[in-house]
Amino acid sequence: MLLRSVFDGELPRLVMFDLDGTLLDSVPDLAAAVDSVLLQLGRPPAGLARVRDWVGNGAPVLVRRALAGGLDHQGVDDELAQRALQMFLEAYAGGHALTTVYPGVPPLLEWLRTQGVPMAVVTNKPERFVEPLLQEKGLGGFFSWIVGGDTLSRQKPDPAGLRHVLERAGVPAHQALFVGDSRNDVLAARAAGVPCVALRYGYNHGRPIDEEHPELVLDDLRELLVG
Ligand SMILES: O=C(O)COP(=O)(O)O
Ligand SMILES: [Mg+2]
Repeated sequence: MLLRSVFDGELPRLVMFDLDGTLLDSVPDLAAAVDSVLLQLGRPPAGLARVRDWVGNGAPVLVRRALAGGLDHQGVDDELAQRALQMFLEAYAGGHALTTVYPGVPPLLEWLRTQGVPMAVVTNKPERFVEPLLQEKGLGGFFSWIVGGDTLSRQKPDPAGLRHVLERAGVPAHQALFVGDSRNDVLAARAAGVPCVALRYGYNHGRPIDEEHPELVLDDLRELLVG
C-alpha cells in the first residue's frame, strides 16, 4: 500500500490535512465572495480562474491580491484592504453551496478512522469557517484538532500549526503525514520534519506542485490505499 510505503511498512500515527484545494474544492464560493467585494467597490469581477491562483495564504492576502489584480499585492492601501476584508468575510459567511468534497476524500478519511489513525486540519482559512464548513460537507467528526489561519500568530508556510498539532497528539514529526495542495503546505511540512503528500488537483498559484518536491504527488487520495 502506497501509504505504508512512506513509513517503512507502518501506518502514520497522525495525518494532518490542508483544507482548501485538498479536502474541499472551495474556490467557487471564494471567487463569488471576492467578486461581490470587487463589485461593491465598483471594480470588475476577477472570476474563478484568477481567484484560484490567489488562494492559499489566507483571507487577508486573498483580498489584497484581488485589490491588486495579481499575486503581488505590494502597494495596496492598508485601510482599503481592511475594509475589503470585512466585506469579504461577510460575503463568504453568506453560504458555501458551491463548495464540494473531492471524491477521494471520504474513502481515505473513513479508512483512516477504521484504522484508529487520528486526524487534524491545518489550514490558512480563518478558523471561524472551518468547523461549520466541515460539518456542512459531511466531514464533521473526523478531526481531533483544527488549526485555522488565525488560530496562532503564524500561518503556513510557517510550521507552527503542524508543530501545535504534533505536540497535542504526542506524535514525533517523522511518524506523521501532512496532506496538502500548495507550496505553503510543502514548505510547512518540510520545516516541521513531517513527510508530505501533495495533490495535483488543488491550488498552487498556477504552478505544478511537483516543482516543490514533496515526498509524494497524487491525482486522487484513493491512490494512498492502493498497492
Ligand atoms: O484560505 C486560504 O487561503 C487557503 O486555505 P488552505 O490553507 O486550506 O489551502
Ligand atoms: Mg490548500
